[in-house]
Amino acid sequence: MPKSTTDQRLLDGDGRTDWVHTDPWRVLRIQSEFVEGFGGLAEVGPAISVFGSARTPRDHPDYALGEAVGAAIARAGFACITGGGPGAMEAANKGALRAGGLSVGLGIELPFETGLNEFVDLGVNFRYFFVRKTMFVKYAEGFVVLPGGMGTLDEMFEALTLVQTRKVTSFPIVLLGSSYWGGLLDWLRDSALTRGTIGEGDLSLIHLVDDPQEAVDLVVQGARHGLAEPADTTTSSEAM
Ligand SMILES: C/C(=C\CNc1ncnc2c1ncn2[C@@H]1O[C@H](COP(=O)(O)O)[C@@H](O)[C@H]1O)CO
Repeated sequence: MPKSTTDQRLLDGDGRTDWVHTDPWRVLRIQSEFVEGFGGLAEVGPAISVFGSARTPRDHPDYALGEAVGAAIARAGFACITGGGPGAMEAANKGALRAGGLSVGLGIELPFETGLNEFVDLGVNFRYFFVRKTMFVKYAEGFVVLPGGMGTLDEMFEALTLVQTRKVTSFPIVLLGSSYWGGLLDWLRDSALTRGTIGEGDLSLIHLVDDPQEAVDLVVQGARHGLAEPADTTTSSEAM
């Protein structure tokens, strides 16, 4: 017979805490984060995710662009999902909220805490970037990408990879601002395509526009689920 029972080992604390920092325990935290995210966002309805620089100042034209995108998303009857942070995220949330739409912020725990911006009316906070990124794709019909840096590029290229590899289907990715994004598209065409690291068809996965309404129209036209039908969760969850 074992010297102690499982119940005893569970209930008799031995004072050690190192297990809290082990990977198996982290798996449970990751799992709970997925559960919280899925639960919090399940009833958001059709939505568009908007990305862009956390550093866009409020008086910069890109901020106005973000507000216009958020407003256009709300007018189209979609929820606007952002990273819930400052800059372009705040701008899109503000535009959506002021236009009467649902303004969603998926916050991320960072060493320098910024918190959710004041224009988020449904907020979910995440510890793990990869869990949060799943939510941006799973609960959106497409992405609108404002000028941004590393984080924005990461979010955009993750979506492009998912579409390129057909992990998600009918998922429009629209870059807003040709003066900012034009150079990247030139590089993709002149270097990546010429070297053969991407295919001709891959370039057509990216739309480039300057008009916020046009950006939203492109996502709405290519939407996976449509507004009339309830979301078909099979397609998106199978992709994850
Ligand atoms: C840099 C500053 C604050 C950072 N706060 C953020 N809050 C929420 N989400 C963020 C934050 N920073 C990056 N992100 C995510 O990446 C994208 C923006 O990154 P970029 O490098 O600024 O382009 C954005 O879409 C978020 O999802 C201090 O102001």
